[in-house]
Amino acid sequence: MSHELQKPILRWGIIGTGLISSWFVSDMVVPRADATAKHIIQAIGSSSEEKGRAFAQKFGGDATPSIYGSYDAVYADPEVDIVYIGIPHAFHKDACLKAISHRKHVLCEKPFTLNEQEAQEVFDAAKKKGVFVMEAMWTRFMPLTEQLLRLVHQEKRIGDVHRVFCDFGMLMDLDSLPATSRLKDPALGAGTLLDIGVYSLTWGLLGLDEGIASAALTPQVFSAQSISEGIDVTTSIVLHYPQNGRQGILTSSMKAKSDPVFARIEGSKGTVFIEGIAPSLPRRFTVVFNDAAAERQIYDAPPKVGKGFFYEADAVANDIVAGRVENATMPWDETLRVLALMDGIRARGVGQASK
Ligand SMILES: NC(=O)C1=CN([C@@H]2O[C@H](COP(=O)(O)OP(=O)(O)OC[C@H]3O[C@@H](n4cnc5c(N)ncnc54)[C@H](OP(=O)(O)O)[C@@H]3O)[C@@H](O)[C@H]2O)C=CC1
Ligand SMILES: O=C1OC[C@@H](O)[C@H](O)[C@H]1O
Repeated sequence: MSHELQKPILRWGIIGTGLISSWFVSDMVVPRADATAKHIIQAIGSSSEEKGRAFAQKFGGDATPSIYGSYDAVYADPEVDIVYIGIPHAFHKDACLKAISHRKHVLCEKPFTLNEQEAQEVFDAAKKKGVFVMEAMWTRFMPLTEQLLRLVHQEKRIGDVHRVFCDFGMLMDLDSLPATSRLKDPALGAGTLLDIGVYSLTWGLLGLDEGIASAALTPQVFSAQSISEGIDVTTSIVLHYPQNGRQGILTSSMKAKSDPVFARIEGSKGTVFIEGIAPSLPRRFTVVFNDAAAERQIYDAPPKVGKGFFYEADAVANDIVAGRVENATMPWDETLRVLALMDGIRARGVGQASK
């Protein structure tokens, strides 16, 4: 990592050339006047060099990355500062461990790993090597999310929070997907909870409790999953905080598409409605007060460029330049907490019917 006019420069090695890597890289290569860091796409690792070259041509803008027909070559490249992992969940742990063993910093897509135990292994390795590691929970880094949480928890604009609802539904025809799809193959970590339910759960946790990681309250969790062909096609979670009576109703499904207004946070004085293309991409929220005379407030905050992946990338660069190994918005303990909750939900599986 180096500096240019006080801005940290981060050289990224990209692992995998699928959908998410295309979104991430497309955002990274757009110039931004107010960027707090400079991001260089230094290397691309793919299952084939040809695929890597086509990817760079299509999404890499003016970047001239080294193209490798393997991931190992990216980990070994001395010009790479940080590895971005954009491959199916089941391979996250190994990719993280390999990158860390080469003393690379790591930004790894969500879900960080398949379970809490795998994540702990990765964080232990990162601690030993003294490298930065973070789960790429980009939604938490969007200005809209930060503004919304400030309004709810600090300013208490809707009074005391009572409930949070969030749904992430993507209508998918499982039969039309090849057996090898990461969205269908249980061996690749398929299922709605790990893929999209993680966002519903995240909105629930953030909306119901100001604290994260070790500062968070521990909720009781009730859940049910509908399993088909070995994966959860629908998951419903109820979080109940016995400490204050708050509840979250958080769902994910591949049987229905969620409404653009995908979440709401209810308080004693009003409700916040959150909307966007999906719970991962919030674009606007509206505060509606119980007092009918009070005018509703609309906050529009689409990202300045692309989809908004640069917010998390800038945060990562600023942590690394400051010598930090974890990020305060998505610290290791928060990743572990979310994974532990999802472990419990998956262990409970179909759930228990009430007597
Ligand atoms: N933050 C967000 O909004 C999003 C995050 N994600 C996360 O990113 C990760 C990847 O998802 P996505 O990009 O949609 O997946 P894709 O299937 O589109 O791409 C995954 C890429 O991983 C590589 N790969 C390595 N092994 C396999 C394998 N056995 N099967 C399939 N691909 C393999 C391939 O790249 P190559 O051939 O080049 O090596 C492939 O193109 C997931 O963990 C997902 O949860 C996904 C979408 C959005
Ligand atoms: O994180 C995600 O959000 C968008 C979806 O397209 C994708 O499947 C999921 O991984």
